[in-house]
Amino acid sequence: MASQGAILPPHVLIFPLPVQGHVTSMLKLAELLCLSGLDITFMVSDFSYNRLLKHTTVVSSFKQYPGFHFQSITDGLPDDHPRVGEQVVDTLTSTKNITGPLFKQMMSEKNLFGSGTRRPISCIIADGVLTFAGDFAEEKGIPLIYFRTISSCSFWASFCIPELIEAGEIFVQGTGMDQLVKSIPGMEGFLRFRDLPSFCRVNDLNEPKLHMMKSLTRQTTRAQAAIFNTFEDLEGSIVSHIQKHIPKVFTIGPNHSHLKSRLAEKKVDNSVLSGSFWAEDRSCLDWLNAQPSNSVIYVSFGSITVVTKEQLLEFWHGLVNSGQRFLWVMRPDSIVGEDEKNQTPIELEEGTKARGYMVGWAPQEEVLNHEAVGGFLTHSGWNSTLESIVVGVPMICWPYFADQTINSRFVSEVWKIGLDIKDTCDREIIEKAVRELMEERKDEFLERSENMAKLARKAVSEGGSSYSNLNALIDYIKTMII
Ligand SMILES: O=c1ccn([C@@H]2O[C@H](COP(=O)(O)OP(=O)(O)O[C@H]3O[C@H](CO)[C@@H](O)[C@H](O)[C@H]3O)[C@@H](O)[C@H]2O)c(=O)[nH]1
Repeated sequence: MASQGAILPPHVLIFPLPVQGHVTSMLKLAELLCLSGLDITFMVSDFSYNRLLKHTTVVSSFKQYPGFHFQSITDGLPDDHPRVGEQVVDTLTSTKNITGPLFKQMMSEKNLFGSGTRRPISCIIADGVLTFAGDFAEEKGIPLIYFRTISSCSFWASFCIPELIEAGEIFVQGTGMDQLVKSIPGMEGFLRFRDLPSFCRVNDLNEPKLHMMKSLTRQTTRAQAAIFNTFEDLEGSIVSHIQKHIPKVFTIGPNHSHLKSRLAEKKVDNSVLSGSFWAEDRSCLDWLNAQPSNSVIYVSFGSITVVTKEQLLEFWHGLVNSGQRFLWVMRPDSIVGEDEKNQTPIELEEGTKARGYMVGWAPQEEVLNHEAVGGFLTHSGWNSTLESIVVGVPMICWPYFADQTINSRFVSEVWKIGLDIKDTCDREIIEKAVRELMEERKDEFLERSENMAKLARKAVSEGGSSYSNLNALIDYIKTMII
């Protein structure tokens, strides 16, 4: 074992929160590390694993990496739990209360997953919201790196919650929405209370969600390092504030684009490997093939957002009335509330037949990369935002919750690559925004988005900031084995 130990690579345990947006980006991280020859155990919930098995080739495709292993564990929720909307927060609680103790037991039974051909775990890269993984790493003396799946701007704003409270800048009961926030260094002058991560919207300052967010964010400092799925030219100035509290920060993103670039460098097939929990309907690519360049607005609200029937109709009217072509992802579980069994208004059916296409789940990266797509109506989830940035597609942001409310402000006010229509859901506003993005200010938005896309691609190419930071991260992980 001692002589094997000298030649065996480091063994990294990667543990995402078991929801789509977290599993997606941490799978890309896992593949990036595998490409560099590290051994990986990817801890995934039974629920996620079964969805990946059913709807993707990820599980079989990862067999190309002999050092990669999936290990599944319960997320503590019954199979029929919806895991969408506000109820997704149950995943946080159940992983802490049920998965955490089981994980600890599993690790000791399996002797920290070492074997004759694999080292015991030399480092844990855990999702930053999994506090129990941090407790475990500390207890066993295993180096810990936290991976944050959200933007740095969102992380930094949440990190500053104590300062916001101290400065009286967390307004309660729906007041102060348009007050400018002054106590987040680097965000003075453009960030309103309305734009803070949605957990800051509370009825009183003792509300648990505010304090949960504060401690989840602050606990990142206990790790030896943190990884962010972002890049220097996008969020470098914000990251420099974070580095005052977490000295070792590796910005290696956009992960999905970085992976494509590294695979191409190794002359390996770099077509997109889906990590979706739903079956992709690829027929939308045929539909897109028949549409003119930059003419389609793609509409998708990610894996968690839910809308009421009323909101759905506002979007639908807005899109149809805009006269633009649209491709709309409507997840089967995304509509909530009473179904009044109303017939869909005839004008919507006709408008959709003429200019629209709907699917239950799309191959999003490929869709955004399609030349027919000229805009993205998004909920501003961080993966969707990065996927849009990399291919230079301007956005209309309709944030639903969490980090999305600040991401959308950065899209519109800082990077100026889209419009933010948060806290509204009105057909006229939607129609106006679609026309503005797709017609009236189209060239201006496309130009700025293309410039940002170039910077993103540069970051993940040889010599770019994320490229160099990933190399540094791998060297750092290698120092963790004795
Ligand atoms: O039809 C679809 C719709 C989505 N996606 C993919 O699903 C992922 C969705 O991720 P994201 O845009 O980040 O949204 P959520 O699923 O809502 O992600 C959760 O996790 C993110 C990362 O922490 C947070 O930024 C979000 O607020 C949180 O809701 C992306 O990779 C999309 O490409 C598809 O492949 N097909």
